[in-house]
Amino acid sequence: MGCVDANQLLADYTPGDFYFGTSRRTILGTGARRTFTETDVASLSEAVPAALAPGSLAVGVLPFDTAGTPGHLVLPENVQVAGPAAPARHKDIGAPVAVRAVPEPVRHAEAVASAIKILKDGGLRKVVLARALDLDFEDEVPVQAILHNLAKDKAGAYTFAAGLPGGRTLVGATPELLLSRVGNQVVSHPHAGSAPRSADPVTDRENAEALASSRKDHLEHAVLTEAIVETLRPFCRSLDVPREPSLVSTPTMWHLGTVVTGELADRDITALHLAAALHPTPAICGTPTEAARRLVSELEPFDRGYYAGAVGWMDSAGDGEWAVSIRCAEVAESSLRLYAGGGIVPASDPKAELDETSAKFQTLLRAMGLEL
Ligand SMILES: C=C(O[C@H]1C=CC=C(C(=O)O)[C@@H]1O)C(=O)O
Repeated sequence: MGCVDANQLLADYTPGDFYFGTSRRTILGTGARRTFTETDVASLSEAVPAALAPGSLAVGVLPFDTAGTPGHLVLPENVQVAGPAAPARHKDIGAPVAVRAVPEPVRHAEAVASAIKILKDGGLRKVVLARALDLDFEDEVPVQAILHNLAKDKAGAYTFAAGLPGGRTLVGATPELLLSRVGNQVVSHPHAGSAPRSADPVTDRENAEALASSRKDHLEHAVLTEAIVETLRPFCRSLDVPREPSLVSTPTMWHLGTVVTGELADRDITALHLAAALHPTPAICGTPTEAARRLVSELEPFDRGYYAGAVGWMDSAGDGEWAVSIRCAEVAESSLRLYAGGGIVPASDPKAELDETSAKFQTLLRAMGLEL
């Protein structure tokens, strides 16, 4: 591992590499000495730590559907780590030649309405439904420029680009920390409950205040925090969970977030083990997990792939950072699929949920300089 200039690491990134940037550090992993495709907690916990030489890192992504889609965790040939990147200028990205919503917006609203009916009939407390936007470009999608602009915008706390099977790339900037571990200290920062930012400061403040006092959003959030705490509790000697969520923001969204911190009882439990145990949380799937997962596959007309999975790294000591892979797009040559979802509870409204996904698309659309 060498220490270099973070902006240089961002400039050096090419598709296929692994890039992970936060307000504290920038990681660039290139090449692959070995790739892990298993996703179950038991295999990951055995295979990955055993393969990590002292001082080395494993990086990559876990899919949403860990039973149906392979993981893509890599031991890079070369890893460089630097401080935070702060690129100066926006890079230009050409306009797409075609844009398709998957499903059509009206169909997404109908799926949300069906979900609300099922939730009201009982059995499920929450489900997260997503939709996609497919963009075709004349030439290869400039992943480097999108990544650069996400980092420039500070579009999310975790800016990432990760190589996927088949030469594809997942690129995005998520606000949400699934799990970090440093020594015996663990942190999770679940996000649920959303409102759009506004360029008008008065409207922006009103949106934030409405979110802070929304019973529906607090319920959506409570279901998530409860699940995180329930999963982490058996691993932790102590857990600190604020009684109320806080308002957190990105340049495009307001959210409710809760910083959960804990002290691990057993230092052998790695960051990857904990991330895999937490996934899929009710921020991206629902509660109860299995029923929500089934409803997602019934109501969404696509495979989520690596959207709503996890992206991050772990070192040979078991420390690491895993973010929830939202506010992202999957790139394949000259096409790109952008994803956005939202948590549905009985009090949700289909039109508001549709608007929420449109607002969430803005993270990537802004980075591409597109107004859709
Ligand atoms: C599932 C997404 O967002 C999650 C994270 C924050 C707020 C959310 C919400 O309010 O629904 C979602 O749980 C997404 O951006 O695709």
